[in-house]
Amino acid sequence: MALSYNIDTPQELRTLPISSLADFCEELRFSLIDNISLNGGHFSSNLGVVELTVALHYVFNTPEDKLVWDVGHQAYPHKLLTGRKSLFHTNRRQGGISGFPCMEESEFDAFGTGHSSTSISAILGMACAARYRNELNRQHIAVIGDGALTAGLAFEGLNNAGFEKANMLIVLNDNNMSIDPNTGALQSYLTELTAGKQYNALKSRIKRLLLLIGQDNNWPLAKIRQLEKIIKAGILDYSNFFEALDIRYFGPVDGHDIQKLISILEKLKDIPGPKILHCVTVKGKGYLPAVTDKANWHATGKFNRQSGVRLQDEKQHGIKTFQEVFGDTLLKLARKNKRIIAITPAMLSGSALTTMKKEMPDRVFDVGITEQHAVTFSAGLAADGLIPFCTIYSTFLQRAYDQVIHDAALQKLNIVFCIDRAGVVGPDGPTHHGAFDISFLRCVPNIIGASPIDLEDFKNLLYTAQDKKEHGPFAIRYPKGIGIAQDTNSAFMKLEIGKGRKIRDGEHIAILSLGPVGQYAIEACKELALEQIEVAHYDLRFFKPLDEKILHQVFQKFSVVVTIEDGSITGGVGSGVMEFMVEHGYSPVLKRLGLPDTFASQGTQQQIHEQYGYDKKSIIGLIKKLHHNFSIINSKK
Ligand SMILES: Cc1ncc(C[n+]2csc(CCOP(=O)(O)OP(=O)(O)O)c2C)c(N)n1
Ligand SMILES: CC(=O)[C@@H](O)[C@H](O)COP(=O)(O)O
Ligand SMILES: [Mg+2]
Repeated sequence: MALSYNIDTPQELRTLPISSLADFCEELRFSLIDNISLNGGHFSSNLGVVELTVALHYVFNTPEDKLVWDVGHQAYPHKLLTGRKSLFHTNRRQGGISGFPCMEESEFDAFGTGHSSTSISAILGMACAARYRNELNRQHIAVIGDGALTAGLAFEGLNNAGFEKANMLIVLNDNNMSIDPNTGALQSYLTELTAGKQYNALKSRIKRLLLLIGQDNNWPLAKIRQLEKIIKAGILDYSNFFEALDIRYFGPVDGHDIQKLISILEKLKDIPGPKILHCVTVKGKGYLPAVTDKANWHATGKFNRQSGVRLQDEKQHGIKTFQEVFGDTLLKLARKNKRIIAITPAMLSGSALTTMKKEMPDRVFDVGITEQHAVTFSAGLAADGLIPFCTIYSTFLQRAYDQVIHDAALQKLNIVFCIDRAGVVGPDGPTHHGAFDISFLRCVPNIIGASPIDLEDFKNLLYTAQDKKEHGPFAIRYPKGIGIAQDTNSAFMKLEIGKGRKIRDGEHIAILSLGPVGQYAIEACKELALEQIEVAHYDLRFFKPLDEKILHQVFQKFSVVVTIEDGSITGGVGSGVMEFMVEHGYSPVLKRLGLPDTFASQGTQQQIHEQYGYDKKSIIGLIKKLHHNFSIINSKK
């Protein structure tokens, strides 16, 4: 398709006649498909909001008017329209632009997002700030999806918005999908609103009737409006969820009809107070494979745009991911242990629970984007004797910290926390890295915490967690992507809780690793041995409780100790080792490798490990330096 519009900014967009906007949208959609096919990224949500994005920037005076994108995975058309077209090929790459709105990146990104359901609270905050400063002309818009609307945080925002009555517009982008099909009673309600259209039909019938009566009786328009309000309040408002909260409801409208969207948004600009515009859109609009297989096209790697075939598929090489092993293992365990239940807050396919859901629909709960609820719901199941495998990405578990402490750990409930995407996740960047779970779990009493070095260990940890006799939560953290496979078909083996293992003996220097980054240590030790540097390596396996027997052995024998973890070193497992060292009066040289006290940037996982100095090469470099220093000190003795 030949690109005929050269639009880089909303100011330029606003010079186009309305009649050309449908055409422009098609072109924008084309360039999105083109770009994502070459670079990968979030896909179908972006195709679904092309018209919405164009209409919003056309009608509202961005960046003065504030526009917040919930989650922000659908903000690519917004980025293309707000001065970032020439940088878009760097999207999600190391050093490139972020795949999410980011305040540092552009004045058009009114609020940084990545985690869902923050937009209503954030825009309400801005609307109240404007009111406080008496800036009454500014507009405030939040775009939130039907999936993101399921979260408690979104409901908290609605509750407060209806009360505050500040000037704001919530655009509800209802495509009947989260990443997987959206679940929950709210979705059924939205579908009823959309399909039934009863609310709107009745509303316009009342209006028409009043106008007729008013004409016959020469009533002024204000009187008609007042009567309409009274009747609506009496009959209708309390039957509409949003109106009942004092948020005026408009729609549903076709979110792909650009002309209609513009005319409605223009009208809404003049209506003060909180309002919601319910837009119905199609996720994946304009690219057939994405429309037919929506969940699979939520995000994608590079693909052939003609055939729709993905170009980088790890499965093609027969390598297993932690996610695959998780899904297979849990299903196997659940077939034998009827008490096992799986819970996911809206990450069914990402967490590899789709097959189990098909085989055991009543034992897999997709509870929507509700991490807090997911944990307390799991606590309820556990309190009643079941064994919930509460599967949550590390970054999203942050939202449920109080539930982990108050509902799970304090009550010593047998929940298995399967902490997926632990460690750096790659191109999703700082909003999504699983950097903090070791640090925030290590200080919570009653929790067991582990991380497998390989896939076989992973399988055995899952087995151990459901079979343990002790009471209390068991957290297993594992990263996104492929793992080293020993024998994943071997018989399950129960592991001793809090026990690590020696992988390799050595002299003077020892490495203590946690999780799959231990593979870097294995490789590094092999290479160092070729240069006659013999380094000992221990796999801690548990970050809580730590294996004190191993730690005593290590500190008694080695004068240089290096810890490695894929997470923040502030409070991480290395800190635990350091606390042990100080408490027991050991004084070796201790180096802790992992993420420093900063929000780690985006890139591939390998690039990020390299950047922060805990990939194989960096480990070799550090050990050589330590070995050199150690030799000098000893030669001087
Ligand atoms: C707190 C949190 N939990 C989970 C996610 C993962 N997530 C990202 S997008 C998404 C689905 C959002 O659905 P919706 O808001 O309807 O947007 P759509 O993709 O349909 O456009 C989910 C579950 C997240 N970003 N944040
Ligand atoms: C936007 C968002 O939060 C998700 O789409 C996330 O990017 C999914 O990550 P995975 O691709 O690792 O499942
Ligand atoms: Mg949706």
